[in-house]
Amino acid sequence: MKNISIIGTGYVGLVTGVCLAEIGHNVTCLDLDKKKIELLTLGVSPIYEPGLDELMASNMERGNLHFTSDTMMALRVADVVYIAVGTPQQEDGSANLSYVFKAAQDIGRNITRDVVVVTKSTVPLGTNYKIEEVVKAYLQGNYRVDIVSNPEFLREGSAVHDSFHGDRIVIGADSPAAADLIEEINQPFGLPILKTSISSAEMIKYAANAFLATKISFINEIATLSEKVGSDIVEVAKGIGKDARIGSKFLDAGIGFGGSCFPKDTRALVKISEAVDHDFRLLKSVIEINDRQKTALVKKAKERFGSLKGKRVALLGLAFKPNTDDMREAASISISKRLLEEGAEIIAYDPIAIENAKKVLPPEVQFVEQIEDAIKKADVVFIVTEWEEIVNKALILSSLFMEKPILFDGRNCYTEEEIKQYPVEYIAIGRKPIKKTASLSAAASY
Ligand SMILES: NC(=O)C1=CN([C@@H]2O[C@H](COP(=O)(O)OP(=O)(O)OC[C@H]3O[C@@H](n4cnc5c(N)ncnc54)[C@H](O)[C@@H]3O)[C@@H](O)[C@H]2O)C=CC1
Ligand SMILES: O=C(O)[C@H]1O[C@H](OP(=O)(O)OP(=O)(O)OC[C@H]2O[C@@H](n3ccc(=O)[nH]c3=O)[C@H](O)[C@@H]2O)[C@H](O)[C@@H](O)[C@@H]1O
Repeated sequence: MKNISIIGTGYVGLVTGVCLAEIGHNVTCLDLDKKKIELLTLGVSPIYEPGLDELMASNMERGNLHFTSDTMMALRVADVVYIAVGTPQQEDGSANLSYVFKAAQDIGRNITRDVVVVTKSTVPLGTNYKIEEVVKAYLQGNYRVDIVSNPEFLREGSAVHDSFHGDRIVIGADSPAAADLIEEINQPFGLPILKTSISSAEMIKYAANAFLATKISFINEIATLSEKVGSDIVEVAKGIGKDARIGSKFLDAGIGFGGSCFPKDTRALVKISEAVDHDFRLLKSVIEINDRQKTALVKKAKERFGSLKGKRVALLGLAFKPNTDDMREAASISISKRLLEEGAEIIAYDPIAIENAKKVLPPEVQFVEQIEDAIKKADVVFIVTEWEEIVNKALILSSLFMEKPILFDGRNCYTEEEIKQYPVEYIAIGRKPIKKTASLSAAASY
């Protein structure tokens, strides 16, 4: 059995480590963050990811999943090392590769046998060859080093499910033996495997994220147009999605894409293009549309009220999407800043992400532990993230607790039939506003 070590135990490294252990491998997850490792050693996941805790516990108990912050310990006897460290955006939009190259140095310094280095981190074209150079430059003995680009396609919030039910596993390698080994390691997942060159694998990752981001900005542009001409984006998306060539997924109009990947990867691909003298105008527009879309709710609220000064806004859902505690590039950040600039007050609620949100939202934002408390205090309700609890409760609670219920829905959570059942003025994205006269507050009966 091969020893697998994973450098970086974040959203990708931890899920990858746990899932590789689940299919029978002996896995050591390494992270420099000692607090993270302390928690993990106690069996506590530092991230919220449905289904992860259970798999983590069972594999730790079986003895094939280990956590350490000791780089030498993790790498000394490794046969295969995955790099799953962050590649965050730099100020100019390009990917920061310092963590990746530091990991490559660590591998070179610490391995004591031949090794296959597998890059999971999303890295620009040509980076895998640079990783190979760095590992080789730091080697302490005459060991063979092979590089494999194995980009990750999991989504946060369904990462464990995606690992076992993904559409494909991409293995980019120059060495057939290294590609075969990584194929063998992944075989138990039972997913289609696509072997490619290293450059193609690197490009597949960026192209996939850029395409999905393009689909979202496209539907958001059609939503903006729909508002102007009187069509309904939910009906339009359904209608075009039925065409198998288009597909119905990633056609939900709303307040745009956030998260740790689409924003940074689209910007990085623009920079990758610039470096080879190509002006990727389509992708630049995708980014621009998305930046505008993020504050669409504030614009609509301003148009509706004239001024937002002194208005108390219940901000429902803070994470960049449901079922995650990740706040990276969440729409709630841009919306909060804009609302505060307009003189509004913010009462924020999220079922899971409040602790992370407190670290990144402006200090003026007030947080509540119950959705009821946010809506009771509000003049206006904004749905920012479509958590199940929020979708189930926002409409009914607004109608019960607010004197003049008005709900701005950034995720188009309700059908027209649902909205019509409640005396709530409803303004969403790409749809006709629905005006209602408010009934008297029935809060006591809730
Ligand atoms: N988050 C996601 O859903 C997905 C992320 N990716 C890509 O995967 C990569 C990782 O992303 P995340 O897991 O979100 O990042 P993250 O920020 O959650 O985790 C990275 C971890 O690496 C650790 N680290 C950094 N340098 C280290 C070193 N030399 N030794 C040991 N640990 C080190 C950090 O302490 C951190 O815990 C990025 O390139 C990202 O673009 C790809 C697909 C999905
Ligand atoms: O490279 C990555 O990190 C990952 O990025 C995305 O995954 P993730 O960011 O976790 O979440 P998505 O479900 O793709 O949503 C991203 C953003 O787009 C928004 N979105 C998504 C779909 C849609 O129809 N409309 C829409 O606005 C979501 O609200 C969210 O803000 C990709 O879906 C993954 O395949 C990829 O591995």
